[in-house]
Amino acid sequence: MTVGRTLPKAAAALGILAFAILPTAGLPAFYDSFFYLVFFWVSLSTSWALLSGFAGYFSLGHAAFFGVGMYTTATLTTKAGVPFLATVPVAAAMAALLGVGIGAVVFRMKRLRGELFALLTLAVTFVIATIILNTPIDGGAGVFMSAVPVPNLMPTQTGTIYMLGFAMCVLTLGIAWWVAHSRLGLGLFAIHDDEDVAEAKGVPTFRYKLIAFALSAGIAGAVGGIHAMYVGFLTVAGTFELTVPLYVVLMSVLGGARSWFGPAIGATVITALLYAFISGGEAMVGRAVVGLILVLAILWLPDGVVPAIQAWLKRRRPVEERAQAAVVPVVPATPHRIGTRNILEAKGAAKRFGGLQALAGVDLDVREGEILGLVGPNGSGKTTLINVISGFYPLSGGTITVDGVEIGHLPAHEIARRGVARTYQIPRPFVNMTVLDNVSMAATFGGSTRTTAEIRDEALHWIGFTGLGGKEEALPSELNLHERKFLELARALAAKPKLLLLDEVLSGLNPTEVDNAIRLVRAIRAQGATIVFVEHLMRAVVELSDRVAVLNEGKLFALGEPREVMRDPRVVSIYLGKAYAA
Ligand SMILES: Nc1ncnc2c1ncn2[C@@H]1O[C@H](COP(=O)(O)OP(=O)(O)OP(=O)(O)O)[C@@H](O)[C@H]1O
Repeated sequence: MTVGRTLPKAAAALGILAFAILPTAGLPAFYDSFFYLVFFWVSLSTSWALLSGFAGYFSLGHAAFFGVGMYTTATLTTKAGVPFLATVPVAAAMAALLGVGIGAVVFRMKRLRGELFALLTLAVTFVIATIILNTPIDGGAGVFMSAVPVPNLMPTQTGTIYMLGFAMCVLTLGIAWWVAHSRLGLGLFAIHDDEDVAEAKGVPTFRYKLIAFALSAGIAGAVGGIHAMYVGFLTVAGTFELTVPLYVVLMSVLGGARSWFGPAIGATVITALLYAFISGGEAMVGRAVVGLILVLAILWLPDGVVPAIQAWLKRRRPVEERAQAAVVPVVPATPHRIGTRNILEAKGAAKRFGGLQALAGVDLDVREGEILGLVGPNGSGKTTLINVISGFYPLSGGTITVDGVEIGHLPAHEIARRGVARTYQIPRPFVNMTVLDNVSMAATFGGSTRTTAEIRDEALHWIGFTGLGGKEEALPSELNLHERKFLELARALAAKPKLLLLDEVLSGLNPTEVDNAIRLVRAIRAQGATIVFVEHLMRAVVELSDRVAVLNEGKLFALGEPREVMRDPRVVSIYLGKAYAA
């Protein structure tokens, strides 16, 4: 293990030890209380970021989960006599259950992303607050917990609460670190940038969002359970107030909501500042200062303090330490064999959008190793066919099989796992990920299980293969259209697909870039992939395709050898117009 890795671990272990023995140092209770509040906000803002920062599902309902945790502990300890510590896991489970319940309904609806999700979570908070207020759980009088015994974990009561808050904080940061460095985290970051593309790359988006929601809500519930003991007297107004979601959002945004450690930094800075001003009797000034800092941070460091520092450190790293793609020469077209096995079979494939029949029963076979050009006039159903094969839309009728497996009604991530990769007409990279991360992500979810090192090598290989060597650390916004199209290709290739669907990969490229792209597609096929490509550029269609399928009004209109099909007067009349026919 290198010194560079050992040092932060040793520092973290020392820090944990120092904070763990602090309550035994005999400091005034004031310090216990101050540190407890720091731990409290660190845990709460980090738990918020697990769903809202990582996956981009911005929630304003964190008070609901936190409040459910508080009232679970208050009810169980005061009304059922359950020992306080035993109630904390129950508080976590209740809040997690609530999160999963909301997610199970909301995450199925595409229209409930973005601001609608935020409003919905806020509405849930009001509903829960109203229920608790109007039932014996609270009943309007509030709940006193002063008679509930605090376990003697530390010499003082405040020390015990400190220790519980600290343990929760360490656990929360541990979970956030694990998520951020796991397959789950990678999937959530991809969902944040483009959920549909994440699904098409093999991320089980629904399941991942539910897990993130359960973790986020569960931690908030446990924090609430401990906090109930800290405050000693619960009221609905005090528990479900807007301050909780507002502060967690601000703290996470200041520190960096997409970083596992960012919210902790934001929470520590803001809590310390507020506490300092409150101790000095200037609470209002404190709020104003915090507000000003946030405005400045949003203006100058929109991604938060921690990501800004990380980006700065990355830029300072010597070039030789950065990832470098192997320069892989583009393989010249080699004589290829088209197998006898059908990789793709569509039988009566139909897709209806309301009253519009976009695909009206398409029958099509694509053989192993074949390049099939898919052409047709605008609106003839080419992209829709790609969309149903890749699972973006479910079929309305008929069947589609890939390598013998019926996939017409599978979710997109299952189809991706079965070896189907696609590119988009307008490139849709994950905008907050570097080129290397974009391709690594596709390699992680698309292909077979591989180690991190193998995935990285695989990604670097395809980056070099598509001519993007040197751009590994670039963000997609720093690439031109040509490079972004090739990034689409690199991502698709990293999944090692059996079937590659290319949607107008040449559109918008200049003639030299088109030549490059044609060479690249040939090289991809030389590696054994089967390719279906939608294209309007006839030169490329004729040069690349083994067969051409012409769609018209959602039906297969013609199929055959490229030059023959393109000379067919019926095709010319529907697709190319009289000028070409002449
Ligand atoms: N999500 C959708 N909702 C409603 N109609 C849609 C949807 N997607 C496609 N369509 C319609 O289905 C038909 C086929 O569209 P599609 O995009 O598949 O055509 P295309 O052949 O790819 O066209 P182009 O060459 O212009 O890309 C069009 O009439 C289109 O308006």
